[in-house]
Amino acid sequence: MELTSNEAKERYAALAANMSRTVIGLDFDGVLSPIVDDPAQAHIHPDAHDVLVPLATKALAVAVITGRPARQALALGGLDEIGAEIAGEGRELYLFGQYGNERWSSTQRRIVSPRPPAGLARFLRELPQLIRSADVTGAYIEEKGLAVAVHTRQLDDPAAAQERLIPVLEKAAAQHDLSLEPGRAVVEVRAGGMHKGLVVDYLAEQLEAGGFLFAGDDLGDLEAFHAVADLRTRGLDTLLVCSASDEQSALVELADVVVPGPDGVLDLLRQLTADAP
Ligand SMILES: O=P(O)(O)OC[C@H]1O[C@H](O[C@H]2O[C@H](CO)[C@@H](O)[C@H](O)[C@H]2O)[C@H](O)[C@@H](O)[C@@H]1O
Repeated sequence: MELTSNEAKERYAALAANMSRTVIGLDFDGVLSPIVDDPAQAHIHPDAHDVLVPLATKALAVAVITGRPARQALALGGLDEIGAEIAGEGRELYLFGQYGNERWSSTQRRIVSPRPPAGLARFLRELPQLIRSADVTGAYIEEKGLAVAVHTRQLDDPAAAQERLIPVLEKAAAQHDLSLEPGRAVVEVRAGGMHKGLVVDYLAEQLEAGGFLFAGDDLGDLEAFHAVADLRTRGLDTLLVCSASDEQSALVELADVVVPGPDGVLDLLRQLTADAP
């Protein structure tokens, strides 16, 4: 683990000492689950269970905060089982799906979800034509109920395909009052108004947190990084962890700790559990 400054070392030590009042916020894809070509096969890291359960016994709460639909994150993450063990220890696992639009927790064990945004059905009808006009035929379409993600990872040149896709989808999304969420070899179209930063604020307030760690890897985690940085200015102990890849570097300069992908995230969380009183 690379602590990026002396300040980062101090932040790590303060957060570890204050773990019982700290919320651990974790992104799913690229942080708890290694990136794979097929989004339906992105299972959680095999060590995650053995790291998250002991971590949860020391932290105030653990929250998975993801762009995935909550139902899918539960299945790919085995989060129902992990949550049951955490609940058995008298602690809570939270899951926020679709960037905070869907909510689940290990004591409630029920997904609360809003209706899909009004323009999504019309957007979906136009999507095949939009894909042709962006010249990304063969892109994988992931329908998410509240949103749709168009993946370019399976194409010959994913980055170039994504570049062609963004302006086309952005224009159409705006016509249907929808927002664009670009990510690693993916462009997502969803309702605006909700993001991971609002989830961070919600958890910090509801749980009266004294500390907040957030680990992310992609553009959809930026708002959470900014929200945690804001909590720092309000006196909370914080640690920002970037799960590094050669696909996205936007979080690196904001992070206190840069780790090599999900293996590195789990090593850090293991260390933090050991260092906490
Ligand atoms: O907020 P996250 O947990 O990071 O979810 C963001 C999106 O992740 C998924 O796509 C990413 O992971 C796939 C599987 O490894 C990979 O094939 C793809 O290229 C990545 O962008 C997911 O499919 C999306 O629905 C999520 O919104």
